[in-house]
Amino acid sequence: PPEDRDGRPPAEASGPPAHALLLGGFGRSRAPKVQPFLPAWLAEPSCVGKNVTKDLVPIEDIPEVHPDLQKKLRAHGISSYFPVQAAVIPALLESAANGFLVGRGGYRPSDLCVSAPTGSGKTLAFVIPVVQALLHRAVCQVRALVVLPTKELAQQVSKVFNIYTDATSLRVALVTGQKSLAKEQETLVQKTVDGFRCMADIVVATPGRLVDHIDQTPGFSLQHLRFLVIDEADRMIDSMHQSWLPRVVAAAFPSEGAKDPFALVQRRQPQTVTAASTCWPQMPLQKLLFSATLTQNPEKLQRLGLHQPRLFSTGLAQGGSRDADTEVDGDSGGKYTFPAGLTHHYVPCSLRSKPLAVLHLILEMSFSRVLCFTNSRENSHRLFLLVQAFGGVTVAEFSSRYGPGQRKTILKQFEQGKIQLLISTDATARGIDVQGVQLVVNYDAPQYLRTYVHRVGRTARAGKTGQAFTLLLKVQERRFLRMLAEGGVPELERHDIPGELLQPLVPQYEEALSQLERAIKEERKQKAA
Ligand SMILES: Nc1ncnc2c1ncn2[C@@H]1O[C@H](COP(=O)(O)OP(=O)(O)OP(=O)(O)O)[C@@H](O)[C@H]1O
Repeated sequence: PPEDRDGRPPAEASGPPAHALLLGGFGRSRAPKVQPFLPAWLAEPSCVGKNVTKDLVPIEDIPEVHPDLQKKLRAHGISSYFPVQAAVIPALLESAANGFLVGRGGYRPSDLCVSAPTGSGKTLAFVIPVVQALLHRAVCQVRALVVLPTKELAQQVSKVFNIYTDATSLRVALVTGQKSLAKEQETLVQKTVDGFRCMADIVVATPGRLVDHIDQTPGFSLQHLRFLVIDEADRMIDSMHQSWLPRVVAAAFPSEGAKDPFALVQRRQPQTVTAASTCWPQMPLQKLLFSATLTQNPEKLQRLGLHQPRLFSTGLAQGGSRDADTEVDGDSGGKYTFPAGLTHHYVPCSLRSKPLAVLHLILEMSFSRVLCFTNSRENSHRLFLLVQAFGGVTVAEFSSRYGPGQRKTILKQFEQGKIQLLISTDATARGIDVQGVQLVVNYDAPQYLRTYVHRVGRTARAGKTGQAFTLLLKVQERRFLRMLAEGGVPELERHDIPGELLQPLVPQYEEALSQLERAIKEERKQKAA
């Protein structure tokens, strides 16, 4: 064997023979990093431009989009497509170009996964092609189903569908549990003398309520489903324990006995593509996944049963960017792309000075729309009571302690600028599109990178600028900054708030603290009563 530079034989040459069993050597040796192996479709995505202010494509440059929809886009102040829209809309339109039956060349179209930053316009990237594909349908059937994790998000997406289906014969139904089951049933099916009539072409739903309708709504059929859109897909994969997806697939491809005898083209569960299988045209079910933090974990994605998937991505880099050491929210870490107009800061704080830091940021920097995240309902409520007692700031809280109706009103008032500071749990962290949020404050540092991406993504949307401040205790700094650096956060500026700047707020703050204690005691008494 070759010798090393000092002329000594290599270590193993003097060691025991290769077949001998070695005991010991249990010292702390670091196991070599295992580089994840990504399937080609994940490792080589179709790249999408990240800058929504530069990589714009004028509406007239994508003539495939129906003139009526182009007109609607313009009427809503949209003159150009954002990069993700310019990439995904033509791809989706092409896959639906042969009507509902088959994709290009007679093949079943690829499922699509789309990973693009918060506020980059992913909603219209699926709304436009889905509406266009259904524009000339003859009979009303549920042909598109959009599943989202929260009521607020579902409502927001159904609103966008309503805009683009307005003045067409297409109908959109929202099923989130906000209305009674019976009321929702009326928007889905109508009883007729000889059976049921479908009342919705596009259903926007949260998973729990969707399963309720699959189970309990007579005549609710997904046998004509052509598009299944899974928005906030990484979060929806986490909710798969509710097994909503197998239920949807089972309803879309019913067993022999449950099939609609009048359906022109009978559907079968897709199997291996063979020459014989392609001879028999049948309507495909195409899955479309969207997220700002799409998982790159092939095992997780596999649970969705994707068919020859295609990935559109602004930033999930090739295998190397995944750090196998970083467990993020139960998912392998990845690098994410952030909106170009977002500036990230962190503020070193003590536990006691955190509320003062929030007040300082609002009062001194005079932001008019600030979204502040905490890690629990209790923390949100305490901070809300404290700021309210301090005075001088119009403040509200948003959490599951309020019903859907109240939450809707709160968001509306916040959007209208009637609320200066909205204190929220992660209930508003994802997807919520509130115009004009200038500042996001992480009062409690988020535990996971994905949470950080979505929270700070409530500002700097659609090419605008915005700021994100994260308050960090000394003990949190190292781990948090490392997590962000590994996650691809561009540059985190340290923002120190000197004690003398906070000092003038202290007397009023002390008074607010004692008011807070009284308010909490009072609430406890009322609860006990
Ligand atoms: N082409 C466009 N031109 C101008 N504004 C647009 C365009 N497309 C979308 N927008 C606006 O950008 C905002 C953000 O869009 P959207 O909510 O779809 O983002 P998103 O990518 O889904 O974000 P998130 O990941 O946070 O859910 C919306 O207010 C939308 O109206």
